[in-house]
Amino acid sequence: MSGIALVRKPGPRIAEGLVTHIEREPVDPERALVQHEAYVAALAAAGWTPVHVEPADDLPDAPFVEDAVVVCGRLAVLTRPGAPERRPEVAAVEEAVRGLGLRAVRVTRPGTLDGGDVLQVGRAVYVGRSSRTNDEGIAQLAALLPERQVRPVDLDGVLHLKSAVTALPDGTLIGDPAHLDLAALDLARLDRPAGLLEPEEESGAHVVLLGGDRVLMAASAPRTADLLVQRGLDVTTVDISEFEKLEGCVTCLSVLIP
Ligand SMILES: NC(=O)NCCC[C@H](N)C(=O)O
Repeated sequence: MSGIALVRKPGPRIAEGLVTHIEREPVDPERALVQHEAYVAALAAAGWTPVHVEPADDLPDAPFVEDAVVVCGRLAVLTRPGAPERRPEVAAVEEAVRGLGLRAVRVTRPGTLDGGDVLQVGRAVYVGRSSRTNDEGIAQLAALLPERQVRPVDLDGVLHLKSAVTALPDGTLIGDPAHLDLAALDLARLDRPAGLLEPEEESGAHVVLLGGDRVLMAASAPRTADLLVQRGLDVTTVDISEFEKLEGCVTCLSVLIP
């Protein structure tokens, strides 16, 4: 699998990004830029062509581009982020996805939706009911994706659904049950006998699917990376420490469009 990797460079004000569930720590903007370049290089090495959304130096959280758009086939759902200060991020992302020839639609008021709350696994689309994503946003997404099973999932103590759970190439979910409404994931009905694979580190729940058996993970989850190697996966790790200080993960720094 290969395609486009939508990304957005961090700007000089990245240290001012939002922090909700963790203590604020100093963020080094230059280090963030270097880490971002290595992240993009890892995607490119796996066959994904980077497309850079116009940087937005006055929008500190703009590099977390996943939150601004949900791509499903050739449809791009531009979100209405739950944090009002992040809403201006969406316009340039819309321009970028239109430039790629995707059909663009928008989540509208009073709906709110962050892309970090949307986990697509086969026909299922799990959507975190979070402080950023409301029921109206989930309902709008469901109406836009009539052929998919959109399933709300309640969260506890994490920013986004994908802060707590993602999926491996075979569809096995990897995540921390402490943060998730397991009943909503409906593991049995979705024929996942293994249930939920628990990561060794919190950031081990964040897996980007690069195609085939290849996955991208944060360097902060070495024991989970080993676990996945033992399961036969080809794991690449990248250091994204500056983004992790702002509750970012490997998943939220790109949108992969096959
Ligand atoms: N999808 C994601 O996990 N996004 C991370 C967003 C972090 C940003 N500091 C925020 O609070 O919105």
